[in-house]
Amino acid sequence: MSNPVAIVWLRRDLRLSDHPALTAAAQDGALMPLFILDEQMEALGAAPRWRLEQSLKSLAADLEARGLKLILRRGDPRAILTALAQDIGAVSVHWSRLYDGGSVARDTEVKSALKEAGVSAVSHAGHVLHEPWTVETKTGGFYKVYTPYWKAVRGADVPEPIGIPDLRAPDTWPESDALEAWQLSADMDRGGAIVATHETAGEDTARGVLGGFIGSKVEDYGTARDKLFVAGTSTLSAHFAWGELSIRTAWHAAKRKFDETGSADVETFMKELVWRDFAWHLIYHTPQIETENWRPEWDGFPWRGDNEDAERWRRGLTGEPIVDAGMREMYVTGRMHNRVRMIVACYLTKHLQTDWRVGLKWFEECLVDHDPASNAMGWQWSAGSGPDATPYFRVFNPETQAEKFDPKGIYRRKWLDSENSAEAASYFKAVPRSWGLSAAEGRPPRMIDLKDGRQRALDAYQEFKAQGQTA
Ligand SMILES: Cc1cc2nc3c(=O)[nH]c(=O)nc-3n(C[C@H](O)[C@H](O)[C@H](O)COP(=O)(O)OP(=O)(O)OC[C@H]3O[C@@H](n4cnc5c(N)ncnc54)[C@H](O)[C@@H]3O)c2cc1C
Repeated sequence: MSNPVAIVWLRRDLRLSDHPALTAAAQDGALMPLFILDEQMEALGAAPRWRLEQSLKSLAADLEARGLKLILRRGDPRAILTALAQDIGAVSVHWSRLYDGGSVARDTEVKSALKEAGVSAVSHAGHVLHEPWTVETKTGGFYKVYTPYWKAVRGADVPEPIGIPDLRAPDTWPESDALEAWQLSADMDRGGAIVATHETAGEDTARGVLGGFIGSKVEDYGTARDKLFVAGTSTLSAHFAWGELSIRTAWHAAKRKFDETGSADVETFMKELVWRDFAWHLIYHTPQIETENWRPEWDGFPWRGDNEDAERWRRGLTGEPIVDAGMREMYVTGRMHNRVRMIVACYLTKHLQTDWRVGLKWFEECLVDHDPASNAMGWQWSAGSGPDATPYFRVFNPETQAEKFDPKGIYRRKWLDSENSAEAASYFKAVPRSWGLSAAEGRPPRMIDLKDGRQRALDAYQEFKAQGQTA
């Protein structure tokens, strides 16, 4: 009799260890790892698609080293999973739960299609520390403010990470697409080669980065995390976004360190991990956070739609040094420092009074760590339209922020001084030729006076309130 086979359908969980869905499939039989390039994955921006390709390559190599393959298919997961499960006589299909509206709707349909076809379909935890429905306020609702959320979960149990299970290969393998044929890197054009010098994907890399960070850097995290001129943060976000590292593994590594040292810096890091969970908590309970003002009273606010100023913002040509430095950092590395994300988002939504969705879309296109929950929460927080958001009238002054967090201008020079900084020069090699940018042109003048921009934002807000709006 041939081996029973179980499918693990992989999405944002491209790893082998601490993977409850993969472990359950491996316990049911020989393991058939499957990744489907479905509508949602096809809709990702250029940098996330590029990053996904790197992650899939790495996972395929890790599986191959254990005598297994990663099967790749493109299309509708319902049709692919039911046909494949029936063709190979799979005993079960397993996957890790995701919590955004699109994923919940898709997975619900897949589950019922598989059940109808008589195939056991089981979803598992693993993407977050606490699933969104397990953390409730005293009155049984969900949390809208971070601090009470943190207080509710800080002492709550998080399952210990599990190792890589014994993996057995099926007797035969079904057909698979070739990863290169998907051309996931195509839209990066010449930028891909440059981002590649800043970004290494894969589970082994992720575990190494975590080990290095918890080993020493975390001890300064509380202060270093806001200094733009040092590498003071963990840089784990893309590994979490693609699930190369489980958040539970990171939590327990930090918790062990905290138990040993009692360090406030370590606790600050643990709080940041919980911000990621909070974003998934919010997107689950209010899926419209991705597309609608989270506070509906903001619907009448006179945001400008996409516009020429926003295009200058995207291209790092506003003339506001810290803003342009951040936008260029993102284009070259696929990442941006968290403090600078807040500064550029505030500048776009307040000084340029542009709709936060314009910025969200651009981040979606450029970030290798793009994550629908954290991105939506970050944008709505910055714009003032979100839960637990910074009030609209609190307008970050980019100049003051730069003086405070980059007092010697090291970060700004790194990303703007193309004569003396290789990173700054590489921006011109990364951007599309059609933008017609050249380092020789020098820096553009400020396109908006900071005081004027601030005043315009405050006037718009006052007028909006005077019209009886309650935002
Ligand atoms: C406008 C805006 C958009 C953002 N978009 C994304 C996004 O698409 N993907 C993404 O992963 N993060 C996003 N963030 C959050 C944050 O900027 C990044 O998680 C952080 O910069 C990643 O760097 P790190 O891994 O070195 O973080 P560290 O400081 O080392 O923090 C450790 C981990 O905690 C989590 N974390 C830290 N800060 C936040 C936060 N503010 N919100 C949610 N989780 C957090 C991340 O998983 C991070 O990897 C956004 C923030 C803003 C203001």
